[in-house]
Amino acid sequence: MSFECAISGDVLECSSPDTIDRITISVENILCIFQTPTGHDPRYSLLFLENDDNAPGTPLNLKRIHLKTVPSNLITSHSISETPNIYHPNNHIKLHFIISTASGTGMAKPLFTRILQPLLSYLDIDCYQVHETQSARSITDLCHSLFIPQAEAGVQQTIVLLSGDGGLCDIIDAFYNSAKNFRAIPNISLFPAGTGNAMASSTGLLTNPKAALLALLCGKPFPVPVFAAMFSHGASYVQDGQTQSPTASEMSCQKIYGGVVASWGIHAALVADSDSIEYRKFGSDRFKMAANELLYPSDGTESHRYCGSVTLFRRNDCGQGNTEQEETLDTKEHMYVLATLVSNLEKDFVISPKSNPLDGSFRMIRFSPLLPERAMQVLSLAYQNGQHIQDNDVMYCEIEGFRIGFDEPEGKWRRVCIDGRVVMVEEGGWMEVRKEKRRLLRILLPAP
Ligand SMILES: Nc1ncnc2c1ncn2[C@@H]1O[C@H](COP(=O)(O)OP(=O)(O)OP(=O)(O)O)[C@@H](O)[C@H]1O
Repeated sequence: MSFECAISGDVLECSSPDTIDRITISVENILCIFQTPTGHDPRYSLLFLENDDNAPGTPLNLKRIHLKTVPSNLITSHSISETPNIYHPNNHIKLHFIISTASGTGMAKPLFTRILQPLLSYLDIDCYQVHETQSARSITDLCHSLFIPQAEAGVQQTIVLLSGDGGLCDIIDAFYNSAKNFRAIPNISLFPAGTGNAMASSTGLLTNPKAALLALLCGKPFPVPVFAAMFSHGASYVQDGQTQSPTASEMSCQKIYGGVVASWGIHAALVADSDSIEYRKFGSDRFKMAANELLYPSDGTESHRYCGSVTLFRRNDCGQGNTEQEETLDTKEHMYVLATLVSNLEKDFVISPKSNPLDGSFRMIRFSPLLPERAMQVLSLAYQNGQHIQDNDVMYCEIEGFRIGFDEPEGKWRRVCIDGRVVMVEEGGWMEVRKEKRRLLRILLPAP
């Protein structure tokens, strides 16, 4: 069935001359319009997002209607003639979808079935592969078995990633640790489905429900800046509160790559504790509970003072070329030590307001031990457009990297967080984090 339509205010009213059917679509929910091949009747297909009234809180559905005519201003603002990231007539693109089944909100699968699968069918695209994660190794294994060999062979890939930051960082870590030469750099199209979604929040992919779709359809690829975290020989991954020996390959490199955050202190402890088996059983309350225990320990002691030596690597601004200076902080006690490549750790938590999307700047946010109420006050300012950086107790500066020498007898205070992964450094050990020069992956962002 095809419709006639007209814009009335901010809605598109569609009616069919043959039936009594009427459809009203909010203009902001219109994804795109494309012309059906000449000679076909109707002439246009319009794709739009629609709420499922029977399932509130679930992702929107992507729908299509056929139109005989479309107002010219709507054609100008919403028409799409080609989809270079999905299909290109002269260049074979391998299209992959990764569904991270364990991602925070559990929305990765519904996002695929309600939005992406219909999109592929409306665009008549049937040449793609879908990969559903089965374990924490799934994305890494896929990189080694498929994406990395194809990038080496020069095959252009679009990897549509339905996950949080963890899935993206699995890809970053696998590519940068592989030490291979890539003839084609993959484009990643991120559909945020995680808990924090720092990368998506920081790059505008969460500004509206269409942003990720527009990035996939007609967005431009931008290189993803990355950092490398290196550890002393005894460092090991921590999972579910237990220290687990890294696999042989992980042990040999002692290096993790990330694209979002490297932290020590209360941020790392919160990430680690809230992910433990003990806290996971409390569902979404687990973050609040873990934070409470860290700030107001139930044994009545003070919140922990993290001891160690922090050295910052900073670019020399005195015009002497590319030199670097080292600055070891006088204070050996810390509460919050966090370096990031992004502006937001969550949609409204603006940890580094001076960071622009994918600009490659690396910034440190740090404060010394504060009373719990005061620490909460400082961190809550981050929810007010990042005003914490004005606070006199907060150090905020651009860095090239940093090094921590841990001076903590108890292991749990030597845990660090690299993009959500938790690593425990051995007693007397160290971590050094530096910006990485190589750019091996690109992310698709919608045109401004
Ligand atoms: N079926 C699974 N079993 C175990 N781990 C999984 C599974 N699927 C995905 N993972 C892993 O879980 C980690 C986190 O996933 P993801 O990034 O999608 O969500 P998240 O952690 O909630 O998001 P965010 O980092 O934005 O808070 C990833 O490293 C991913 O590899």
